[in-house]
Amino acid sequence: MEKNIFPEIPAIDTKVQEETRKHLNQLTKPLGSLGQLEEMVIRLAGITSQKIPDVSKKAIVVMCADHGVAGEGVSAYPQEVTGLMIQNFIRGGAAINVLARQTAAEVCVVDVGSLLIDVPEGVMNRKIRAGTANFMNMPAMEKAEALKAAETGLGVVDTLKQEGVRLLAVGEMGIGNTTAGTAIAAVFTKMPVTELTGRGTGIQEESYRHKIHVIETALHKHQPDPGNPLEVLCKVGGLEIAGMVGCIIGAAAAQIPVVIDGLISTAAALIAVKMIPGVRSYLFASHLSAEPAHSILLEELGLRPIIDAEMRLGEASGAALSFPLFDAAVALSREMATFADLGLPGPE
Ligand SMILES: O=C(O)c1ccc[n+]([C@@H]2O[C@H](COP(=O)([O-])O)[C@@H](O)[C@H]2O)c1
Ligand SMILES: Cc1cc2nc[nH]c2cc1C
Repeated sequence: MEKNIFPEIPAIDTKVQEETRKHLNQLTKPLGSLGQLEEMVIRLAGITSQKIPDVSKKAIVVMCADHGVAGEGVSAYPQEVTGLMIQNFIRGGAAINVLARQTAAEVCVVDVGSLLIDVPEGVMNRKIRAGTANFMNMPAMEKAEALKAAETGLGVVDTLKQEGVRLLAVGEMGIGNTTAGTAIAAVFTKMPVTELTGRGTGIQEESYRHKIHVIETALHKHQPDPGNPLEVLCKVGGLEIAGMVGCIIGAAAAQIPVVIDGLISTAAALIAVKMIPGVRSYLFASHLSAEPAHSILLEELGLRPIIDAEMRLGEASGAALSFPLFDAAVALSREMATFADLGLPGPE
């Protein structure tokens, strides 16, 4: 019997959630007029058990790994870019660094499986293996490797929790990983691969057709069982996807709201929810990626993205971009006057 590495997920605090809903209805605005911002605060209150949720300290985890399937020519960029971007994250020159600085969030770069030999200082070097196997030919990784990557994610979140982090963005870097993310989407949605596959970093027609062929071949060969999310992760996933599964479950267990990003982090979120359904209540969808499978996965999770800016970068960039909206939603709840303050009766 395999040991269960995953923690229990606490239930959402519906009592505090109700108090927050009542409070929002007393504020000087027409009922429900702050739209999704109200829903955000109510959900945050339920997650944190705080009527005015504290999401002031924020962190962004960027899980990094390489993919054997990149050898099939399914990306517009060479595999070395994963390592080069890891170095860029540490130097502070990537998009995620800029967005993190805008919102004073810490960026936590974790290497769970890149091909990089000299992992720079500042990266959490948790390399499990140097890239996955090419899943067109064989399963991407062993069960023990996927579990180790997930355990790494749990550990990272544990450290962030000790630091007082109250809001977590989960993202990734890994050349070839839209092929993995799309394959995962195909397993769980049972939709045709042709309808789910996008152009990732920007591939041309020939590579695009080959990408579809690669995914179809892998699914035919490995027959991943959608009832067994760990098996799906091992057969067509990736080490950074497994790492994100651990982060997401770890954050939910610690009552930390988790903001997911594009296609790949959403595929990780779906695996986490398939493993432990209670995780779903802790998730926020930040943005809608241009990848076609993304909206389908979000629908599968019952999540509505906050931003639609046609982004397709990854790195948790969409999640970081949504952080100021979380601050705004909480500030409105905390600082707005009530009808009583104006000497007027409230609506309830
Ligand atoms: O987040 C997304 O939806 C997304 C869409 C397209 C590309 N990406 C990023 O680009 C890389 C994967 O693209 P590809 O074409 O190599 O499969 C990987 O590093 C991702 O972070 C990310
Ligand atoms: C340059 C570059 C940066 C990225 N960031 C996330 N995925 C990426 C893919 C490429 C190619």
